[in-house]
Amino acid sequence: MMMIDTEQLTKTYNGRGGCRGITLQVPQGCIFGLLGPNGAGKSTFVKMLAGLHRPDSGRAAVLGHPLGRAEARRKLGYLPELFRFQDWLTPEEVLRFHGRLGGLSSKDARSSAFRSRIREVLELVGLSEAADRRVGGFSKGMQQRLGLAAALLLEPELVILDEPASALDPVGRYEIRSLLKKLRNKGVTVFLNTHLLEDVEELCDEAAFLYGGELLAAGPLHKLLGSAQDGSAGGMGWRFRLGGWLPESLAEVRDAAGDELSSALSLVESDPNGNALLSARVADREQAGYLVSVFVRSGLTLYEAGPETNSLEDWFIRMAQSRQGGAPQ
Ligand SMILES: Nc1ncnc2c1ncn2[C@@H]1O[C@H](COP(=O)(O)OP(=O)(O)OP(=O)(O)O)[C@@H](O)[C@H]1O
Repeated sequence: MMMIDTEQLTKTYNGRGGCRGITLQVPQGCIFGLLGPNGAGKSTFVKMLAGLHRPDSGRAAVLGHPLGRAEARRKLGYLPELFRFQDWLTPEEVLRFHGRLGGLSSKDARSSAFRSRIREVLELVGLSEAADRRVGGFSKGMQQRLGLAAALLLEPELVILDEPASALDPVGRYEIRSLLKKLRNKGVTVFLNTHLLEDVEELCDEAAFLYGGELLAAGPLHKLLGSAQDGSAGGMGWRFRLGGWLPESLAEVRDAAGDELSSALSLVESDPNGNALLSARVADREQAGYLVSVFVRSGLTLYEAGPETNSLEDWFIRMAQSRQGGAPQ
């Protein structure tokens, strides 16, 4: 069963903004990253999944149930993007309140079993020491940890986290990353809306990219990164490490490469000892092989040649540029 399954899901604000026609599947047990620049429609999409926004059109199922059903809500943990707990409550009180919101009876919310669950979850997010303090005195990072504790409190099968680490310091982010990996190991599905690309790169099995309210790409992360290399997003980047380089070499190899490839070649760096690093955007491997023959014929020594490794940041920028109509770099 897909944990999230949407078809043509649309929600706009009086016909503007929001997101349109989103068809997306999130399999069980993965960490799924939702990416996109500011205003792409990510929070709108997440709020529909969490039952906070009603779609204008389209269809969606969360945990196998249509949106907003109580059966799904019980197994869903949600951390909203901007939230604030009542200043005068302690974390324990906040969590007990969340237990009640999640459907626990007043008696169950006061039971010793639930009290120990509260302590467990506070420990999980690193807030044990602050369990008796008032939330009003919490830093932004502590508030965010408490939000995460609330999302995990009722042992959800699916957690939807809207920017869970935006206020955390590097140690906090590391801890939350470890926590999310542990959740995945337990079979929990994590749907993550985040701007932190290094988190996505380290954590996510799959990702989707929204832009201007539309879904531009979705799938396993390695495939998405690979697709930026297969020529569909403006060719493949290759790098060549060369020896015997002279100041006039660039003009020579450009000349020898011919019209089609001369402008694809650029010098990344060179030193007075004749070492140089060149990059080229080529259509396919054959063109890269042809450039190797050009370098050798020009009397250069080839030390290394290979495709540029694609970071998620490159991919993100290329996706956004391709949509803006700008030439992919
Ligand atoms: N309540 C609202 N009323 C009117 N327009 C809205 C509202 N919420 C969002 N929008 C618009 O819908 C579009 C998508 O916004 P949304 O917050 O979903 O994007 P996002 O990808 O989550 O952005 P960010 O990364 O900045 O949080 C934007 O153009 C935004 O201005």
